[in-house]
Amino acid sequence: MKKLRVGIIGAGMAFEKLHYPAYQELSDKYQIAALCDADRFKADAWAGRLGLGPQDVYTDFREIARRQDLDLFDIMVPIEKNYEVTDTVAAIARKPIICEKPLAPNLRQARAHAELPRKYGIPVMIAENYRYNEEVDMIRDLVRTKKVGDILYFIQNRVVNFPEDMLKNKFPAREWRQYPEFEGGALLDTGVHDLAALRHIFGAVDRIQAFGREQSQDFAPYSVVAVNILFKSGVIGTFSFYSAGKEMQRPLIGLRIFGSGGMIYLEERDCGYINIAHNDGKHELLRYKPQRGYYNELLNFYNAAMGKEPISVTPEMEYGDAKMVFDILKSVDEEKIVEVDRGYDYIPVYRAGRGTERHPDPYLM
Ligand SMILES: NC(=O)C1=CN([C@@H]2O[C@H](COP(=O)(O)OP(=O)(O)OC[C@H]3O[C@@H](n4cnc5c(N)ncnc54)[C@H](OP(=O)(O)O)[C@@H]3O)[C@@H](O)[C@H]2O)C=CC1
Ligand SMILES: O=C1CO[C@H](CO)[C@@H](O)[C@@H]1O
Repeated sequence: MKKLRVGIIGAGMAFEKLHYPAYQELSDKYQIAALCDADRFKADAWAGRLGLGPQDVYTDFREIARRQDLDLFDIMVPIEKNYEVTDTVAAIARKPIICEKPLAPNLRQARAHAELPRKYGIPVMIAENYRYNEEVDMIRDLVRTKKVGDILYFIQNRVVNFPEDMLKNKFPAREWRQYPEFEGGALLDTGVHDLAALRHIFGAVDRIQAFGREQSQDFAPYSVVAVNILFKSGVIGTFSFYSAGKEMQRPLIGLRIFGSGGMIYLEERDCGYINIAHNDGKHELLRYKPQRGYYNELLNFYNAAMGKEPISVTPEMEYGDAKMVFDILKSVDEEKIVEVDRGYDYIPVYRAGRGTERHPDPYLM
């Protein structure tokens, strides 16, 4: 089996905890052949662990991008650099790229990122793992097959204790998250996952209206936002994102979807089962393996490189997820209802022009 030679750019927490274990699981398909991190000490430590020689270790991402013998690059840098680094690597290397979510720190760069596959003629995948997680796909199928009848509305509540997690060996410990140079802080960093999942399940969004509670801490402009959402399908729902505290009550509110024939309930991402409660009193439990997104996304990328399937999550698609975050901020700020997506269906560049689309770039408003 052909192994793809990967160049890693940014070897921090996301690489260590998420991508590296997935690469290990897919070691028959990928070989990490070179690595770059701005921190020389970190880069050298990884080189030792991966068995790379000094010639394969970089601190300047432009240099690793010049390597002719790499098949693709995996970019995991702080959010404020996601677009700029991806654009520069694409311009130099003209090779396929995986870039972590969210694709950019603001709307202008998100729009530019969505143009990169066309600009450079290369495949780009945004590693939005929630769109690759088993439970999200399963709920999407339950909704599509009308397992609980016609869907009327949902409630999604997400609580993250950023101030407490900041003091642990967790993602909020990173200073760039505590003093974000990207719009929305924790809402863009973490909330974007939930919005991506909701959009994966229910499709394009027509309009939103949001309120926020301002806070003085830097990691997010609002301690909580409460958002009313109208999907193009007619489904309505509420999404609340509280990044500065705790939800002590069990079971958690989680994601509760109400249909004409019953309910679908996911308590939290990692709980391992989806509850289906039918109106006639029957109950089903569907098991899933939590956190398979990282494995599934790398597998999708490999299969795409082998010409077996398309990339599922491209920047054009992820643009819609990030735009929704910026729309929420706009709605809070301007006290307005904000339109989100232009079209119904997401159509990636590789399918544009085949004649089936209602609009070639529905998310590019
Ligand atoms: N999908 C998911 O579940 C997750 C996704 N992420 C995403 O992954 C990305 C990285 O997050 P995370 O790993 O937690 O952050 P970290 O700060 O732990 O890691 C980022 C690394 O990139 C390095 N870096 C910064 N600038 C450059 C550059 N120009 N060239 C090369 N290396 C550079 C940093 O070095 P230095 O420290 O010296 O600046 C650091 O080692 C973010 O975009 C984030 O949104 C993160 C966690 C989970
Ligand atoms: O999933 C995630 C967990 O939270 C982190 C922030 O604290 C995010 O960066 C990340 O994408």
